[in-house]
Amino acid sequence: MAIRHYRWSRCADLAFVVFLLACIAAAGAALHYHGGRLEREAAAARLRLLEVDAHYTLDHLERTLTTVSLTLQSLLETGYAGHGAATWNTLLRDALRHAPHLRSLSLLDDHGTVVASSSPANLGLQPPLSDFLPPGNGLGGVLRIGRLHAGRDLADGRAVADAGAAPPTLAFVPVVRSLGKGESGTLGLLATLNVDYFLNRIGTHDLEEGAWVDVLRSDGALLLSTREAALDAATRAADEDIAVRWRAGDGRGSRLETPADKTLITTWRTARVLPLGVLARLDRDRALAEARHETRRQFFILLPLIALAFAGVLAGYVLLRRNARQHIAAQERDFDRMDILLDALPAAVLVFGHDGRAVLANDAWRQFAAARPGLAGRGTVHYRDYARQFRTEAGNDTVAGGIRAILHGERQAFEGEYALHDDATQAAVQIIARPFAHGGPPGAAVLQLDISDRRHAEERNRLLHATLDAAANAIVITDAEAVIQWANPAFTALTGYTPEEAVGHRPSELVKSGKHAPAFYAEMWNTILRGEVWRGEVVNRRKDGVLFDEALTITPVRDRDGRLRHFVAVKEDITVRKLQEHELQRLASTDPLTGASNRRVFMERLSLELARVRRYGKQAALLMLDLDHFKQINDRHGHAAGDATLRSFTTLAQRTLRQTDTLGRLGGEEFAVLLPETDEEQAAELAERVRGRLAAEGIAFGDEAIRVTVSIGIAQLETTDTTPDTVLARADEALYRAKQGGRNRVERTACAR
Ligand SMILES: Nc1nc2c(ncn2[C@@H]2O[C@H](COP(=O)(O)OP(=O)(O)OP(=O)(O)O)[C@@H](O)[C@H]2O)c(=O)[nH]1
Repeated sequence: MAIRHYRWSRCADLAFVVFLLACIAAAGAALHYHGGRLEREAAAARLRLLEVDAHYTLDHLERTLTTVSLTLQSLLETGYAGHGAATWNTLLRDALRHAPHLRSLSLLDDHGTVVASSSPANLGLQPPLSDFLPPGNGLGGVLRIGRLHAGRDLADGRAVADAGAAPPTLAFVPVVRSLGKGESGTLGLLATLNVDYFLNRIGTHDLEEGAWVDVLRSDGALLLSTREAALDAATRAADEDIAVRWRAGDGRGSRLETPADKTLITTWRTARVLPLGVLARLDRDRALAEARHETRRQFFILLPLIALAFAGVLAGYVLLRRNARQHIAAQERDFDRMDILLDALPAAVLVFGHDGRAVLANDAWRQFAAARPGLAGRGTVHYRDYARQFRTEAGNDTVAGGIRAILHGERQAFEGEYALHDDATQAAVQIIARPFAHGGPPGAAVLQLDISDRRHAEERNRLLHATLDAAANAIVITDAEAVIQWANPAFTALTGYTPEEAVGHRPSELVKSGKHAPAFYAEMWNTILRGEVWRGEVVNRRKDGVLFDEALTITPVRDRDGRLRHFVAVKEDITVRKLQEHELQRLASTDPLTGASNRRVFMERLSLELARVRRYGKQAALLMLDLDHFKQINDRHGHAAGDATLRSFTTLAQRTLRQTDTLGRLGGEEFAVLLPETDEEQAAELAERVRGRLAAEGIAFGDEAIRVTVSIGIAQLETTDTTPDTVLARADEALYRAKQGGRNRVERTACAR
């Protein structure tokens, strides 16, 4: 079965893995960003503190050196003129007592030789002043700063040439100030700055952990440093670079330095007046150690939580996937069962997925598709290809439109009957489409039934219907209980009842005339219940009460099991024909002038009655009647009066006789009466009554009253009579005697007397 199940695809798994990895990456990026932010914030904070360190150190240095400068200037200005070397020594010692930041104070003569000093060991020394900064020999009274020296004082000190070397444990920096009175005769004061004092002062302000401060002259020479170790070459190069920037006027700044394998946060600022600057550094890794520790701590707290969340998501996905797999397996089992079921169906079944492509089809559909060039050989059939196979009659929905409406959820059902395009067999199909949802998005299930046979049957039925409707004979179909189920228009024309009025009723309730004995109907029923056709003539009554004759044929109809299910009655209106027959019969059997039976009929009845008498021994009598002197009536009153007399006599006789008696005109003015079930006495009485009434009443002809009498002869029908003529002969003989006896008489046969 060509089928495309909705399954939990590998794409879903891949998408989930990608999603999970993306979530992990996002979580990692968030943690990384968070850690970076902590580091950046920590670095910024540490930089600010480092800047404060640099600022404090420089500020302290500037103040101290300004104080030193003022102290030296004050000593020079007050002690120059009047004091000798001894006084200067005392003066300088006193001054040193109040200056813990100084190691010694020495007075220099204009050759640069120490002539007085707070420290006797310095006397006579000639410290080199050429590399002091600012350069020159003290013109202008500016404090000039020498290099860092290792040692306690001038006597044992030696200059530290390498700015990056490890600072000596005991060190001083010489500074000098002159009075600014020219090169010759100029005095100067040289003070040695106590490096330890400065380091201690800087140290009292807590330096950042991992930070150190270098104080450099503007030429890059080291003045003091809080570090203990020598700088590496890269850091030294960085220092020189900063010194260059100082000299170029870049007085303050901060930057990250990456000498060797570490990163340093460096900030610097230069003094406003003095030729020196402070350079504070911090090992970034050490500075950020705490922040990194905090980041790690948070990471190790968050990591299990994130891992737990991902584990939960993964478990949920696996559960979902397992349920989906079970669902798909159940679906596939359903589909398998459906396959067997659908393949057994004679109707074509096709299921379109939500995308309009076929996902399921049965054998009947494949057979149908194999015979269609527009469908055969296609991998997956689209509903539009399928719909193109059918012709749409005007006013009908197209197959494509119906299926599309189902797929779009606009309709819940679609049905229609369609002819196939280019089909020589004129085949017709019924297409029924319903929404189909089986685990995936809704599709459309299409059932295609071949209704060609039904169409042909309907066509035949229509033709039969039209034939029955057009039939001249009334046709009625009843059920086995004779209840009318259908009647054609001719039935209405015949009975006056419309089909609507007739259906649900029995014919006996509508048209029964009461003219037939129950036995008649019983015989009819017996015949048709035996399954035989009944034919006969029936007198029925129309809706308006008028009787009519019909020739009726009732045909029983059996079902496939042989059970009587229906009766079909065909009725022909024979009223006119029956009237014509009656008239012909009447004309053939009666005398045209009087209406009495003619001689032939009378003789037949006489013959029949004689047979009854002979067979059953019953009694019957015959009267022979002849009007007296009838010729005279003709002669006197005319032939018309004679005819009127004959008619009036007939009427009088029939009025007088019984219903069962038969009056016949045998010829001329001669009549005969057959009296069944009558003995001679009764016959004589009747004859006498006729004779007496005629004699008494006479015949009225116009205004005239014609007197006329009748002579009557009576004969009894005997079992010994072999022919009617023998009876007639006896009656005639009695009549003759009545004539002979004077007319207007009744005579019996001779043997009876
Ligand atoms: N008007 C008329 N006359 C008829 C008809 N048939 C026979 N006749 C006449 O009836 C008359 C019969 O006369 P008759 O046989 O001589 O007998 P009658 O005159 O009745 O005399 P009796 O029988 O002897 O009493 C004849 O003149 C017939 O022409 C008929 O149909 N109409």
